[in-house]
Amino acid sequence: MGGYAETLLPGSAPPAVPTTAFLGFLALLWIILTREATPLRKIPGPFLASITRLWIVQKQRSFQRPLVDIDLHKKYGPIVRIAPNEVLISSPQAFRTVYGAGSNFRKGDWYIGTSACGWSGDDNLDFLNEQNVEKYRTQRRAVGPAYSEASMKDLEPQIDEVLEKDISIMRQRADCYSMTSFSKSKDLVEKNEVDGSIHAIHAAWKYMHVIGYFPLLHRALTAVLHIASSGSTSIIHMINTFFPFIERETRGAKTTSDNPFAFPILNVEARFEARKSSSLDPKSQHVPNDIAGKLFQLQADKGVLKDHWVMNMVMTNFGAGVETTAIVVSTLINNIVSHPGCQEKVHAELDKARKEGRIGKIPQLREMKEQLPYLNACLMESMRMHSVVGMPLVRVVPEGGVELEGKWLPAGTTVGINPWVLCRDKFLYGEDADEWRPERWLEYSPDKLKYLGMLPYAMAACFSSLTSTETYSVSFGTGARSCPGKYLAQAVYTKMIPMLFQDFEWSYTNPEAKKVLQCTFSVRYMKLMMQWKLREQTA
Ligand code: HEM
Repeated sequence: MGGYAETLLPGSAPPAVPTTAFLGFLALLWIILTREATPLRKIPGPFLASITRLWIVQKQRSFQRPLVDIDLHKKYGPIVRIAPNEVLISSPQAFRTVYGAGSNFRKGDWYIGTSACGWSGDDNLDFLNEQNVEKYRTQRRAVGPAYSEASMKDLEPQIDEVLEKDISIMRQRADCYSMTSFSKSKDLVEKNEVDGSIHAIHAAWKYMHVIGYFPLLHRALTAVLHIASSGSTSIIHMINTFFPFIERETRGAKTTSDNPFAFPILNVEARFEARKSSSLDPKSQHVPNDIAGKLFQLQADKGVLKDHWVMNMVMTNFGAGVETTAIVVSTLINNIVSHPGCQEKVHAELDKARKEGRIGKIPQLREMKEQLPYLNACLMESMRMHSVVGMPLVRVVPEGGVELEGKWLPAGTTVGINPWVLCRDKFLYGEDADEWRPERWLEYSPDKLKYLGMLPYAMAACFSSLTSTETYSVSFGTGARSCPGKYLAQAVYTKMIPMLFQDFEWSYTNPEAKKVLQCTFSVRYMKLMMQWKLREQTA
């Protein structure tokens, strides 16, 4: 039997000792370099976070990011180091520096995880992760008019048509983005069908919200797939290939349709064909009154918009608009139902406004804000307490560095504020900022509302002389990179919400069921089951 000890030369140390010592030395060197050899060493935060980004990735994978960030600020204060090169901030002042008008903080590398990494062409249109500021400006200017507030007034009849139909079906036994995009509905409510869009978006975000912390890995995976599929890859395809657990998640979507985005793709292609086969000058053609039509018109008038930009923008209506709007509406219903007395007040306000002829059966745009102040206050409070985006909107400190929350951050540091944190800020919303209290929105002065960036339309007209430019409205992002679909989404849900309460009374299907939040960039309740019944007053 030749034992280990027998093979050692007299006086030599076991090899495990130098290996351990060497590894210990490397670990120490790593800690010194990542944690200490940077101005960020003075910023408080969990020890592990300061030496590896795996700490925040592991938190991210808990799907509880809003609550994680709220707790971090409670424990460490207004500035927290959450990775070797990333800090969270929380104060309104810091918010303005990073996101306010004129800010030159670019979007952080986390957004690379939401992109096709340039493999779909240099002049692709993909707003969420675009890093080229000039290209972004050109593209945003080109599509902007189709998404303006005025443009939504044109689209009002389309929204009315689909809402009227869907609500009447709900009355008998309960999709605006297809109608506003193409003047035709998928008729999902009528067919009592789920087309898989939300499921597919959800599954894609499960991947993207984690891979964003490893942009190089995402680039490598995308490159491999691009080569393997000779240029025809898509992010969803890539996800399914490399991450079978997500494939399982998307399988539900596949049984109803191979591609939940087939609807916008086929419809835009049909419009391209119609344009090609027509001998008319596109400028003089009758263009349908919908977003695709508006984009075609802009393309013909200005000549800047390319065909694939139109395609991507219309797909964005579905990819970025469907689940986000569903979250706004479902969390509002949840908040109203879970706060005793709230639904009764909403119903009373609606009945009064109807009786006095101040709102029609289908509310016009702005009517919710102007005629239903309590319901509107509930919506603002719901969007404050449950911001759709629950992760910090990460940006990068520009050349020259910056001082935030009294700490110096060098150029290249990733900084972000979580909307869930800002929306509970006591300086902005008072000592009861953590509580549901819709009445606060009725008490605030026009000055305060303007300061917060929440002045309703009607009041904005009367108080246009107010000079304050402060705005802390973060539900749709802010500054140059705010949401281009804001007016479209608002047009849909501010019409839909009064209709959902006018005729129906809402309750939980199972009042005992635990409500579980899940954040994958946007934050939703999992398995929140609500039911409705016809209200006696209107039956
Ligand atoms: C209730 C519905 C919606 C909410 C709450 C919402 C919220 C947001 C937020 C918070 C951002 C900023 C993200 C960031 O800074 O990283 C954003 C960006 C964006 N949203 Fe929306 N959104 C909604 C609907 C829509 C719709 C209907 C569209 C369709 C056009 C859309 C398209 C986009 C795009 C393309 C961006 C990226 C803009 C950029 O990076 O410059 N969103 N949205």
